[in-house]
Amino acid sequence: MEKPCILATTLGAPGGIYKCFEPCIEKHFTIIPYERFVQRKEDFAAKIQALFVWGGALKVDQSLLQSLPNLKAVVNGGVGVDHLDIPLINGFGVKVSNTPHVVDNATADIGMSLMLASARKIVEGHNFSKFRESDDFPESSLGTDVSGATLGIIGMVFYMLRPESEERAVGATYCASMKELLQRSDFVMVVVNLSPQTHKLIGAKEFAMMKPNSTLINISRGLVVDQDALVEALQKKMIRAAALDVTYPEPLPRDHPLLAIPNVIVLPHVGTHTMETSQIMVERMVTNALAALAGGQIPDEVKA
Ligand SMILES: O=C(O)[C@H](O)CO
Repeated sequence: MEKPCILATTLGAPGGIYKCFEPCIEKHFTIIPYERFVQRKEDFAAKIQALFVWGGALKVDQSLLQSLPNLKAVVNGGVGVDHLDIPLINGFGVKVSNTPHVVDNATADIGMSLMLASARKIVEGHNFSKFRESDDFPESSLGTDVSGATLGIIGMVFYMLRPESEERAVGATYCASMKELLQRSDFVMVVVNLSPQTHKLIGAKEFAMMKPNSTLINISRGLVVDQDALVEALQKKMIRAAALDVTYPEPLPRDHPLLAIPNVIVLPHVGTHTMETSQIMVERMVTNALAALAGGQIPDEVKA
């Protein structure tokens, strides 16, 4: 029997890190890469039943949706769906899914890596070993302690609504206000999803509440932090450092002021990028797509 067709982006395109997982998808589907689709829309449009998307690489807009009469699902890799207009997509009778929980551990690992790398100046140390012009350690190579420090997590609220025993088990306390969290924390880690409520949630007012020796770590979405305010806070030494997996735009232009500030680490949104997590993510996308095509309950359906 002929396999159903899916339209996929970034599998093999620049940054197409998921290319090695194509065989897992091809067991069930014929993949039409977006570039081929654009060249021969008339041959493929009616065949495509699902879109596989990672982040905002493919704009799922009115015109694309109108051009795919048999589309049943937009299957997102990753948990964040801020790049998808779900009411618009659902309006075409098309379901949306994501891959929650699959990404939790890898994203938490990148948050901890950023915290430790920033505190202990790992990037500077590496650059010193590799590129030094003199053997003298500059004073700026002194980091800050992580042991004994307070980590404030913005976005852990849902977990913290669980019983108090769970708070105690992880040694955490629920902060009733963001002000309290910002004032108490040595490291502030942002993990909320991007929504109209969290857009530029951390701005000038919030930086003014943070400790001068504190570090901002963002592993959620770039737009949760006001980047201009962050540049100013760092330049005025209102906070010690920033370590970011996410920015706007991504990647940052190489002449962006953030990249010129010492004590800033910027990664190109790689929180989920491990072989293991990516494999499970792609498998989960396949499961969601198969369920959508069969007209059954989609395990990870995201509703508007
Ligand atoms: O949303 C997620 O899960 C990650 O940021 C990957 O896009």
